[in-house]
Amino acid sequence: SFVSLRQRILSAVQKNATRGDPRSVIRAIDQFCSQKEWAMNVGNEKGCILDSVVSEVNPATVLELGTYCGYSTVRIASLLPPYAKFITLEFNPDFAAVARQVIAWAGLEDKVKIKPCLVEGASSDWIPKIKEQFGIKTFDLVFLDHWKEHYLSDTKLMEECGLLRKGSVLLADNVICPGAPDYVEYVRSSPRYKSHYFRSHLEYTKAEENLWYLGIIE
Ligand SMILES: O=c1[nH]cnc2c(O)cc(-c3ccc(F)cc3)cc12
Ligand SMILES: [Mg+2]
Repeated sequence: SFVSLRQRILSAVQKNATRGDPRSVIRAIDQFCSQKEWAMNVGNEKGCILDSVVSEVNPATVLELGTYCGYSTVRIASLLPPYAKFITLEFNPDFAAVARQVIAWAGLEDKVKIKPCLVEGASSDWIPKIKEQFGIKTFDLVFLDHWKEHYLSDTKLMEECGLLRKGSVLLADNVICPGAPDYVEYVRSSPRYKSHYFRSHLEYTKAEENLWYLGIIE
């Protein structure tokens, strides 16, 4: 029967990565996606930028919007201190099911709270509930990697829900490809944010891409 791409990614992890070794999980996915089939993981080039931002912020609370197969979830979780709270939201139940297994293979499942959002507009359902459901006041770091159409509305929603504070850092993937021009326009023109971008490439390709870094200053 048909085996989906996400299942082939999971099989590549189970075949080539060592249980309990997050770096080997990352390497297995990157090898599969650069040698066999492209997939929308953040990839190693942008992943190194993500790692440097996570290490610099050293966050106690992290929100990831868009889990997909758990590649960036594993990258981020493996750099967090044990007391950190890390929530990753995934709209698609099939992606969430694979991500759980990838995260479990990496041996991180005790650190990462996956909350699959099973309904359309799911992040907008979950963001208002995060404070009460997870006992989180504000996020030190948010990684936006779900759907470009929701970057701006979800950022505004996080502001309205008081989930962001002075010093919170937002890092957004794909502001060029596929592109989130309304989001870039909003954050560039807002006095609330200090923003800059890291030049990079679309995962596993030579196409131009940026990671957009936002520091909240007021
Ligand atoms: O939809 C996406 N969500 C999160 N990340 C993405 C990502 O890194 C890349 C792409 C993408 C880029 C080019 C293309 F031809 C087709 C899909 C989509 C997403
Ligand atoms: Mg992406």
